[in-house]
Amino acid sequence: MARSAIGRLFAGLRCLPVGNTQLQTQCSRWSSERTGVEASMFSHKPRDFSLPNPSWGEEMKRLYKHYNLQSEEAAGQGEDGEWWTRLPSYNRSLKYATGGVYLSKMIQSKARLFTRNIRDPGAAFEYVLFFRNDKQRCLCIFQAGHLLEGPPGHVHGGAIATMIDTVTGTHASLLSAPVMTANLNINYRSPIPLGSTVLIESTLDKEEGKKKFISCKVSSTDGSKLHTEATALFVSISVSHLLRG
Ligand SMILES: CCCCCCCCCCCCCCCC(=O)SCCNC(=O)CCNC(=O)[C@H](O)C(C)(C)COP(=O)(O)OP(=O)(O)OC[C@H]1O[C@@H](n2cnc3c(N)ncnc32)[C@H](O)[C@@H]1OP(=O)(O)O
Repeated sequence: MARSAIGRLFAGLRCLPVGNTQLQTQCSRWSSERTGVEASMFSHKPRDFSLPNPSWGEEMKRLYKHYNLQSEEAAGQGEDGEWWTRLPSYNRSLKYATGGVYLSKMIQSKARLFTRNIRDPGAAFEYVLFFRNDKQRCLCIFQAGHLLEGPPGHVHGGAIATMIDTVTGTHASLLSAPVMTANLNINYRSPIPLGSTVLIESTLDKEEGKKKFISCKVSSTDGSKLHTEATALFVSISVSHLLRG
């Protein structure tokens, strides 16, 4: 029973990397907004948290439209240049990515992705992630809600770290899932006002065997202010690493 579940898990995870065109194909399927086709790999219709909701401010909506348009145009024209593809985002990523495989040791039934577990839209982490077709960069538009306060009127450093880990971790997962964060170094340069929208950009610096070195910066949407800089190391793991507990 356990072996069969693990086999299905591996099969599911093989859909995640973009070492070939598979993920891009999946992402095209996932982008139900673009195609009108629901994700064929999911047994249910999970909520995609990366789609616009009424809590999004003007800047969040403007940037979303900007990058999503590039994604649509590239898909429509089949061009060879640079483009961005939106990543869907679910609150139970591993379960949905494996087509509903339930491994009780890894996925408790009440477990939810940390950044996607608050029901009130706009209260905490509102974000949408895009990856560039060459997989060298990811870009996240992040609107920080009122529950993320640290210093008065500004975003908590732990919430910023969470978003950096999320963006760089997703980036590393695109290159070869599954991965875990081994190291995260952060320099906080200027505070982020609560409620504001910022850009989080990650860049693949180098790959060495199981290791992926990724750098990241958080800046104002007009690029005039650098809020945070970080470097991260991700190590590829086997699924048995997670089962060891
Ligand atoms: C499952 C996927 C689903 C995908 C769905 C995607 C959608 C959803 C996206 C959400 C995205 C959120 C992303 C959150 C990601 C986390 O937050 S993960 C949680 C926090 N991280 C942890 O708990 C990790 C705890 N640590 C560990 O488990 C183990 O130490 C590690 C990191 C896996 C490494 O262990 P290991 O595999 O035995 O590797 P090991 O042989 O010790 O070292 C391998 C290499 O890495 C180096 N290394 C290891 N650790 C370090 C370190 N700290 N510093 C420097 N070098 C190091 C070693 O020196 C070695 O180098 P080489 O000798 O090969 O040159």
